Amino acid sequence: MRRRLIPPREDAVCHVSAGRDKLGLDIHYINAFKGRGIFTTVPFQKGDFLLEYRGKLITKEECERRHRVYHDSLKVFMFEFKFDGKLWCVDASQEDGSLGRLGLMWLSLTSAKMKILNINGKPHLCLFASRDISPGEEIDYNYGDSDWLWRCKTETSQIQKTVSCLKPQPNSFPNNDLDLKHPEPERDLDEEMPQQDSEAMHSSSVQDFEETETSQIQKTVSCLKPQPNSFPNNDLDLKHPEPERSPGCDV
Ligand SMILES: C[S@@+](CC[C@H](N)C(=O)[O-])C[C@H]1O[C@@H](n2cnc3c(N)ncnc32)[C@H](O)[C@@H]1O
Repeated sequence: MRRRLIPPREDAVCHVSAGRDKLGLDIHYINAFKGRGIFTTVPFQKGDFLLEYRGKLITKEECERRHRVYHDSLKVFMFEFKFDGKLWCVDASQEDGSLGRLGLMWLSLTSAKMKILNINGKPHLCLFASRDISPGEEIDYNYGDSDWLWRCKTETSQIQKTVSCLKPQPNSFPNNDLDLKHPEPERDLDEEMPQQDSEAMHSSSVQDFEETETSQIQKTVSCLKPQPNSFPNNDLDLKHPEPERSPGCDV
């Protein structure tokens, strides 16, 4: 087994701070149903840091506002979670070439697990390998409890949880038709983060990270209407900007 040169948390901090993706991961287009996914090009060891689900960190209120104006195809990139007793969201709907936003979901037998790392008092959604991963494998993880229509279409052997995807819920799409384009974010988020308390301040060092498993993470989703345009960017892998990688962190 490969010996780690850098502990996983430290590796995560390094990549999060640099705002860059790790070497050894690549984007592949899978098919029209699943869209794109992330695949390994090198082996990873159980526990290794893989990538950050990067995007704009926004408050619950801003998240709700965006849900009202976003097209369904953008809503699927909004990752809601609880941190420091409050609800937050990482909005990764903007195509920015980062890998994290393209991870696929399974409910079981996943290769990765999402954790919330507290880095300098701010939450960062980081994926870690939940088992040893061979080159060429897909990075997938459990998004959390949500009713997505495509879950119903997914191979049932993979799905071990019954979901109520097909029952109409009238208020799920209040404003589907409002804006098919990506609206300009109204507020940016960093200013909205709470003042760091002393405990959070301590977390700037690797040892002091708070980690939360994302069993608490609820991804609010739009599952009740077929999403014919769920993959508006299927062709984007061809023109996908080269993701920024962080060789400085990858030793
Ligand atoms: C966060 S995006 C992942 C990236 C997306 N595949 C793409 O190409 O943009 C989430 C979307 O991926 C698709 N997806 C994720 N996991 C899936 C799965 N297990 N089966 C089918 N589609 C999946 C669904 O359309 C979902 O709305």
